Amino acid sequence: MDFFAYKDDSLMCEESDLTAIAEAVGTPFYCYSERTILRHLRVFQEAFALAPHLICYSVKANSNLAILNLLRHAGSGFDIVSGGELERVKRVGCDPEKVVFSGVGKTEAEIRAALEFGVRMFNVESAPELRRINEIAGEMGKVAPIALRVNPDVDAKTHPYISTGLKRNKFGIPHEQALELYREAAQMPNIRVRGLDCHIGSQLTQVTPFVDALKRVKGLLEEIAALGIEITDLDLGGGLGIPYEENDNPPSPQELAQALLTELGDQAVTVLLEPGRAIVGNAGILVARVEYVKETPDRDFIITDAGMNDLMRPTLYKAYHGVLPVTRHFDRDEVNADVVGPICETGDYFAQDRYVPKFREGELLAVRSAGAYGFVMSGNYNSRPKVAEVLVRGDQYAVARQRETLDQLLNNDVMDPQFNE
Ligand SMILES: Cc1ncc(COP(=O)(O)O)c(C=O)c1O
Ligand SMILES: N[C@@H](CCCC[NH3+])C(=O)O
Repeated sequence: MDFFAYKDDSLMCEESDLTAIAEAVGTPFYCYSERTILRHLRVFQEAFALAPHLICYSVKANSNLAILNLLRHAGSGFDIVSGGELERVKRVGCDPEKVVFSGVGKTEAEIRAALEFGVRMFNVESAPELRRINEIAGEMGKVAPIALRVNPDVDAKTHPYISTGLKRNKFGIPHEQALELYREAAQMPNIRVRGLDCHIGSQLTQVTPFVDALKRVKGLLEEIAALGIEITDLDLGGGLGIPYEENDNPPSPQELAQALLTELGDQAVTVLLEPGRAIVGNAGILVARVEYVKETPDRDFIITDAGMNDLMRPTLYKAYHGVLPVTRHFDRDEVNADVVGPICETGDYFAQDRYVPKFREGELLAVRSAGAYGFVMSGNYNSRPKVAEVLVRGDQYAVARQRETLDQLLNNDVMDPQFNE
């Protein structure tokens, strides 16, 4: 089984396989292709092979342990943003030297846990965070390796909710304050300056904003060097977009690497990248069953057993996801329809006012490009248990996460016995 080659519209895995998986694990479920994930990682590794580099897969995109384990064995490092993600990379036995810790709100407990583990570096997002890390490292008798995440004030030209590199965004240290903070960091007893970091947003569909950001931080690298501070790691973040629609044509990792390495010239640094979506986005689908087809004078409603709680990207960002029947009949008519879920919200949809193949009740439907920011952003709204995740390898598959049971869903609620009369 293989599906969703990069920029390739070849259909997903064999229909009979998906049907068998649906019978075994129930619908809805997420289904990921091991081969596609590994191919995407390899494309990045090869694209940056001309320079010393480390690809640190961004765990937030899809944090399933089976996927992290796969990537770890293929040489990937990881970009984490919480104590929970730290625990995940520990569970798959990742080398601490391959882990970078980002995020604007690191708690004291998270900093301690990361120092204990020995992460490669903290990507520090504010002056108070830097001071907190210095203090905690001192208490623990450790020296914390850090990079400052610099906000270069560059427009990533993406959805405003996932743009991070403008000065009005909460992320990173303003470019004009960075040099002063490097000076301060270099004098802190429990801090070792190791890198410079920058990440301007997600689902970027052009190379130019990446290059513009690099130009901004390159100037800074020279100023930092002039202070006698040595930067050995340059973390350029993640953000490379993927094709969601037929005609989307984002740059490839090779195009990105070529542009960045050319701009970087002969700087003697290790380049770190934090791709998430580009590795897993088009390696996964959400499989649902069509419960009802409701025909109205205005349009058809294809009502599935998956909802916005399982995949919230369409309603949150008005994001486009392809919708296909798992069983292919080339003579199907197309109808104008909304593909919706069972949840009591008008925003509960996967496709709106779109021409889609005519679906039949009871059949399986696949929502495409759902491998990144799909399951990880799912929730329990309407008391719906979280769905299963399945990883396919060749013609085999493994359940990578069991469907949540109703007991698991309800068990953390506590009723006050006083009101149990
Ligand atoms: C700091 C950081 N690194 C990496 C990523 C991964 O982004 P993407 O999945 O778009 O590659 C993100 C998300 O935008 C991020 O905030
Ligand atoms: N959740 C976003 C991406 C966020 C990137 C994280 N910094 C999406 O689904 O597109």
